[in-house]
Amino acid sequence: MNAPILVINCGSSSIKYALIDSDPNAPRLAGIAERLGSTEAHLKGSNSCGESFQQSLSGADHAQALHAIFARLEERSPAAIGHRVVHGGEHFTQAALIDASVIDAIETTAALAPLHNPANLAGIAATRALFPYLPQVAVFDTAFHQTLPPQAYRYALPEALYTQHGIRRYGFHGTSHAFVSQRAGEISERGNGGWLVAHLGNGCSTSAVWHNQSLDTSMGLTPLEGVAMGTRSGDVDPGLHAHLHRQLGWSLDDIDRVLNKESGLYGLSGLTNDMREIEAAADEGHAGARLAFDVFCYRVAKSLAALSCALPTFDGVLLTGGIGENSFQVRKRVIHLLPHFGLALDDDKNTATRSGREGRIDAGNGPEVWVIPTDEEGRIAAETRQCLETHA
Ligand SMILES: Nc1ncnc2c1ncn2[C@@H]1O[C@H](COP(=O)(O)OP(=O)(O)O)[C@@H](O)[C@H]1O
Ligand SMILES: CC(=O)OP(=O)(O)O
Ligand SMILES: [Mg+2]
Repeated sequence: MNAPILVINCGSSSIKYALIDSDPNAPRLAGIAERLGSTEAHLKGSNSCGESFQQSLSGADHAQALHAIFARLEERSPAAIGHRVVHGGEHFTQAALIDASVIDAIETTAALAPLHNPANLAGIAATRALFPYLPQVAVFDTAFHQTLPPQAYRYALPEALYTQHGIRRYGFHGTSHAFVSQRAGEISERGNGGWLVAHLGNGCSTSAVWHNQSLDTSMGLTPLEGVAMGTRSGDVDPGLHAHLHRQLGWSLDDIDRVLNKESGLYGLSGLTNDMREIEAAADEGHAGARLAFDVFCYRVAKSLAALSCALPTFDGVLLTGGIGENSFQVRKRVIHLLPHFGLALDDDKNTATRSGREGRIDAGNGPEVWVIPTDEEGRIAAETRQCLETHA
């Protein structure tokens, strides 16, 4: 199958897309429709000559945005559409060809990811209505982490909450953790050993991957658990919710909003969720930005140290996502906080590695440290192809 795959990552107010050839190194048509449903809705991306474009989609909904995206595919018909679906629960250990029963299963799981799955389902419904002749595949963030053992995925809660209500740790960003750790197996002499992975983007998570199997990860039932993120708190005392409700009279919606959208780098700094701006403000002496940087790095290092318990052998650390790929300052601080693991950076290599460059940045006499640009879209396209071949 040589025709390209259209990858769709549908959020509540945005749709990211990429048209990906069977040759993974061929240029991609890619972009994002943002602020859907508002007068500022627009589509921006790049064409096959690498030129960027921006077009207003004022007032457009998801279906109208998908039409505009299709019009930007330069008449190259995709063989199929691969959808990112954030939560697959325990039902999906790999990508699934979408039919009514798969949609039912994703709907059942939506209660566990109320911020993500409904948007993913809306994207699937819109593309199925618009392009009923195209096969569609769901690729789940949770699938790669289905190899976690019970000691890592169970919460210390009454059993019935797990058996009757599916309350357990699932983990997310699986396509990224899978891509990066598989790539490490190809480029490191240590092969598919034991890697601690930090995916640091807007959402951030860590994982322990051994021989291409995820053994533990920082996110849990929802993508709120774990390290601090752009606007998400990550771990807080589980008693916090009751305290905020009883003492401040906050509703569940208030608590959910604050922990998901007003915390993390943004909440600590009072400025921004963008690490570039945090670093610039911290350099100028802004106390909140300095604190946000310190908390962010400390929590990532602490999470990696904790996850090392899951690895039978330890070969090194892999950093990815917008922050992991670009911020030499975050990498320097995180690795500096892990001296007991024998980790040390080569400062020159660390400073020089950014803007999508892959490279090894450790000092060379201990466990390895790699920066590996993630490719969630490429991995979704590859899994979509694989799924179609299985069903052919
Ligand atoms: N040069 C840079 N230095 C520091 N942080 C950066 C740099 N470039 C991007 N980032 C950060 O990467 C984060 C976004 O990561 P990304 O992986 O693109 O997010 P998403 O999860 O939306 O895909 C933002 O916090 C942004 O500030
Ligand atoms: C699951 C999750 O956190 O996704 P994102 O990083 O895209 O917000
Ligand atoms: Mg990303």
